[in-house]
Amino acid sequence: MKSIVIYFSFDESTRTLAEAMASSIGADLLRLVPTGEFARTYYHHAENPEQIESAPGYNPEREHVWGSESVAMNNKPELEPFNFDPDLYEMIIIGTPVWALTYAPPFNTFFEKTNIKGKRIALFCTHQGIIGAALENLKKALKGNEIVQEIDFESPASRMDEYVETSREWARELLDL
Ligand SMILES: Cc1cc2nc3c(=O)[nH]c(=O)nc-3n(C[C@H](O)[C@H](O)[C@H](O)COP(=O)(O)O)c2cc1C
Repeated sequence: MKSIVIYFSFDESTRTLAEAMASSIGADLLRLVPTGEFARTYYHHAENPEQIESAPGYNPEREHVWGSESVAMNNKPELEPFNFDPDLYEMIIIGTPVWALTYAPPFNTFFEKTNIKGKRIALFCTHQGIIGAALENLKKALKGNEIVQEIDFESPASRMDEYVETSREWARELLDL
């Protein structure tokens, strides 16, 4: 039986850790990719950070508010089509950035479209120091599964090398649980 790492990432920190975990244990990887309006902002931001930051009127606070509004509305952004059959996996690792004190909205869509039950699940999140209810809310959304482990990574951009190592080790230990 295989493992899979399922994640969403906006500024790529969660992606880096998800990829480190997957490569460490030979797991599949599934990235949730929003489409539509949500994605236009997402790609704009991710692909041209320097251009965006030097643009007149750029306001990082505003970007933050935008995402937080998206969470507050319980937004369910459309996702690019994905193939995911939970029955293929024994262990599922789920990773999200913390957004407005909870998990990022693409997981709202993902949980609506999938039915994960009776699985062993490990959770991780990345954040800037205020984790809020991100992991607790993931656990609620994943009721009916066994949450075997959880970990959070604070300020990942400034500690990435260390966290990549921690992630690889954490994933390996999961397989022994
Ligand atoms: C819209 C938005 C909301 C955020 N809300 C929080 C928050 O409530 N608490 C926190 O500690 N960090 C918050 N952050 C920071 C991210 O959780 C953090 O930078 C994370 O590591 C980003 O992961 P990524 O690089 O995979 O996108 C927020 C970031 C964004 C873009």
